[in-house]
Amino acid sequence: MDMTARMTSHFDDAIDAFKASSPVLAPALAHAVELLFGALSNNNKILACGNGGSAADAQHFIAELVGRFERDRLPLAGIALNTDTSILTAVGNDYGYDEVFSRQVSALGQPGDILVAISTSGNSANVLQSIQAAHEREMHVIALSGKGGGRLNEILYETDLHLCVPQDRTMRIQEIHILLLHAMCDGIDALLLGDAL
Ligand SMILES: O=C(CO)[C@@H](O)[C@H](O)[C@H](O)[C@H](O)COP(=O)(O)O
Ligand SMILES: [Zn+2]
Repeated sequence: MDMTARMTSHFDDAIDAFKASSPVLAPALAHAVELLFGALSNNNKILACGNGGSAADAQHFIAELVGRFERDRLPLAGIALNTDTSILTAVGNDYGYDEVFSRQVSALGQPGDILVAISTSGNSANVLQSIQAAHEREMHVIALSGKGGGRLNEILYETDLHLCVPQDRTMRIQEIHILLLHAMCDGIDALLLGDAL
């Protein structure tokens, strides 16, 4: 096997995937920035969750809100729901893994808060349940998915946003999810601080 050719194919495949995603996702992404900025301006907060690589993405995004993205600014309110091992193990042990995020949404969510729910398949039960809990709390949901969106298509409200990457490979979907989350940070900063970089 020519390993360099295999590695090169990842770049080529990713370039195609990013190009195909731009026209499909950019309008909804702009809408997501408006939703996030509106909530943060109104003293609401952002909750985020996902499993595996998407857990890393959720906490990466929230770190850039609470800390900073590219420029200094005030801290923004966000909590990643996949980071507290005591909550995850206690809720997972006592109630089941499907409830590890939904129970935190029920505990922390307020009307007007936003849940950023990340699942490449759109089928992870704990992410789906977190969305149902968010709806009960009168929160908006911004869902990031791929592979056609799976069961997210059945449970999201019309007022929610679904950013479904038009790809079937988990790794490519995750790579584009990171772009979406960074672009949201950039959009929020542009609204807060102006366009200049
Ligand atoms: O990062 C990867 C694969 O690239 C994995 O850790 C992956 O995130 C895990 O298998 C997740 O459990 C997949 O869940 P989901 O994206 O379908 O909701
Ligand atoms: Zn991964």
